[in-house]
Amino acid sequence: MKQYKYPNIKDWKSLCERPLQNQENLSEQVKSIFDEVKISGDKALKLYTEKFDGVALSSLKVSEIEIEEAKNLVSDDLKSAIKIASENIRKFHASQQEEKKIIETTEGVFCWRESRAIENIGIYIPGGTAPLFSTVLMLGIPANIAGCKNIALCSPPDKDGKINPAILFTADLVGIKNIFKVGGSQAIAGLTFGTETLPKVDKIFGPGNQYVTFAKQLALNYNMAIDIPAGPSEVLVIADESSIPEFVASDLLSQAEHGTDSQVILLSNSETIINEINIEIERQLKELPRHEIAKIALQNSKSILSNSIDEAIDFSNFYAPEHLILSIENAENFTDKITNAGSVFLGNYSPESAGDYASGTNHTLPTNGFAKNYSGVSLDSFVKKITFQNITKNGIQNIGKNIELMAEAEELMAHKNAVSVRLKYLENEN
Ligand SMILES: NC(=O)c1ccc[n+]([C@@H]2O[C@H](COP(=O)([O-])OP(=O)(O)OC[C@H]3O[C@@H](n4cnc5c(N)ncnc54)[C@H](O)[C@@H]3O)[C@@H](O)[C@H]2O)c1
Ligand SMILES: N[C@H](CO)Cc1c[nH]c[nH+]1
Ligand SMILES: [Zn+2]
Repeated sequence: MKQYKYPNIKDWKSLCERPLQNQENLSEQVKSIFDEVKISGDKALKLYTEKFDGVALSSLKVSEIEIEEAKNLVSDDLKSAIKIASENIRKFHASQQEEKKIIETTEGVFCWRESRAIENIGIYIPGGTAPLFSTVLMLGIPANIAGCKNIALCSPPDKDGKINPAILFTADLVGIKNIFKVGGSQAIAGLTFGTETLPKVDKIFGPGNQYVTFAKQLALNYNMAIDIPAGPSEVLVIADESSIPEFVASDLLSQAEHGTDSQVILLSNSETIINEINIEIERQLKELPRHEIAKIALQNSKSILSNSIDEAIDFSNFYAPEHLILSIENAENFTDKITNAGSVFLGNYSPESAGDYASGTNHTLPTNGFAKNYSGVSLDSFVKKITFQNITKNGIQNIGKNIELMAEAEELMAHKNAVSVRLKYLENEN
């Protein structure tokens, strides 16, 4: 990690840049994948799967036999861990259901909102560098609670043309039957346009690498809705003298191991702690199977010495990290100061990987500074909220005059008239 003294505000923007690939190449490539998939459907999906995933597929859809076989390949211990995590995720997301609240804004004027599930959704499960079956829980469970009817799951196949068994087991656990062996931006294009095999959906969910994330943003141009830009993982840790270097180093490495384009940031008001954490990183790195990936991610990463914890929080709010860990004394006292972050972990015993798997919160979170204007995935992401109003005779008499005045001021006389005819009718009735 490169080391910095607390920067002058004019340097914050450049310090907060994420390790993006050449945006021009990326966008050109993804756009041409979209064009091809739009024209050639399955044929293009198969060609890109051969090119990027190294496997020629005869069928894109996972068969029922494959799902049954996969269930036997997952150990009982892992099955039970997935089930325990799924209960916590279910509890937390079920608590996000809203009661219908009817508000009488003026006497006789009743307004409320009701949620309706988005019927046809596509969920993307990353599988390029690691088979993220935990993401199936993070998207499948809230989709179930919301009542989404048709769920299509896409994930890249391995070199043998198979989807990881744990992904198939977890999909089966949450009731997802339509599973397709297609990844990357071609999967997003397939769900956007629909092909002979893939359904066209109303909204696409799920994290992914830069290709997937750019593709989701491109899909917006084709009347598609997306959850959030949830790209390469990142974590920012704020540490003080009370933090345990071994713990902090493990948290930083947990996100660095996701991909070479991940980024981790450490801020501390103690130079001693920064040095100790760096020593720990070097020690733990050697023991990681994915050390080559993490090592490259660490080259994109920074440690910053601040003068105070408040200063560190100011910088973090500007950076808007996907994950923020407050590894500081009395971390709960600082939560009000956090204005931009996807998900926050407090104290020494809240590792980020708890949120990745099992605490209950969603791990599909905004990256690349999007925590400034997006929330992570939640139950709300899977529903539309429809507003209702029921206005009584008394109600229209109470607000009618105001509406007439406002409509007239906007020179929209038909609007005014829609109220006037009713007020006149009621006058005659009395
Ligand atoms: N923000 C979040 O909520 C969140 C959650 C989980 C994971 N993630 C991130 O998701 C990402 C998963 O990435 P991944 O790569 O492991 O899996 P992935 O499934 O997102 O991407 C793999 C696919 O990328 C495509 N691809 C690879 N190289 C390409 C190229 N040169 N040109 C065009 N397409 C190409 C291929 O089609 C391949 O199937 C990681 O960066 C991880 O940090 C983010
Ligand atoms: N940390 C990732 C989100 O950035 C989610 C994840 C899934 N599995 C492990 N980690
Ligand atoms: Zn993770």
